Amino acid sequence: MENKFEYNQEITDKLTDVYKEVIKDLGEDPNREGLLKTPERVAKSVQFLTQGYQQDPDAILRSALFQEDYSEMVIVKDIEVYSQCEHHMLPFFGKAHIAYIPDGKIVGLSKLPRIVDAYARRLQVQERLTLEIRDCIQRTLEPKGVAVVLECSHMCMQMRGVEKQNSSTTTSAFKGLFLNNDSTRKEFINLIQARLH
Ligand SMILES: Nc1nc2c(ncn2[C@@H]2O[C@H](COP(=O)(O)OP(=O)(O)OP(=O)(O)O)[C@@H](O)[C@H]2O)c(=O)[nH]1
Ligand SMILES: [Zn+2]
Repeated sequence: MENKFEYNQEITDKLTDVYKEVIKDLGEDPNREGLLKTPERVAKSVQFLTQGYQQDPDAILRSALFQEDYSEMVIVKDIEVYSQCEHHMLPFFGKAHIAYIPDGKIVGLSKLPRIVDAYARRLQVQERLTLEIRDCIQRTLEPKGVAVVLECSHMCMQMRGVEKQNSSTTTSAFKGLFLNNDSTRKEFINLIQARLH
């Protein structure tokens, strides 16, 4: 699966005009050298950062499902997350930790970070992002349990607003054994906190 992203020329043109106006409204000169290409760059950048709308996370997971008897916990942790809040369209970013307990099916490991990106590259709130990742894994893999934990810093709380530069937000979503079995959930929490190397 390649990472190539194709910009939509019509949307690029439309947004380029919009950002030219934004720059003017901010009191800057869109015709000065350093800013000449900026509206087009921003037009492309926002398309890149919201490309998740064109992706189908269920299909991403379904593209690499394998039958396997392994029935212990699988954890992929410290997955970088870059998203933007739907309220201010400012970045929030941090780490995702994902675990599941297979029930006959495992998934290609790289597909978990891929669905994180597919949901993160939209206008989001951290809570919904967490639930969407969990529910996608539940639907497609039908595992015995799923756990998703996100730890993120929100630029809208750091650069502006309440201006709390060191705050971070943790969200979690559990299903199946992670929800119903305390020791499974504890094992997961211990493993994502552990530094094995
Ligand atoms: N629950 C949740 N809230 C978020 C997220 N990202 C941003 N927010 C919050 O969304 C809220 C929007 O509140 P408003 O009062 O409408 O916006 P605002 O006046 O800009 O608020 P301040 O950020 O407090 O200045 C703020 O409290 C943000 O901190 C998120 O991922 N989840
Ligand atoms: Zn915000």
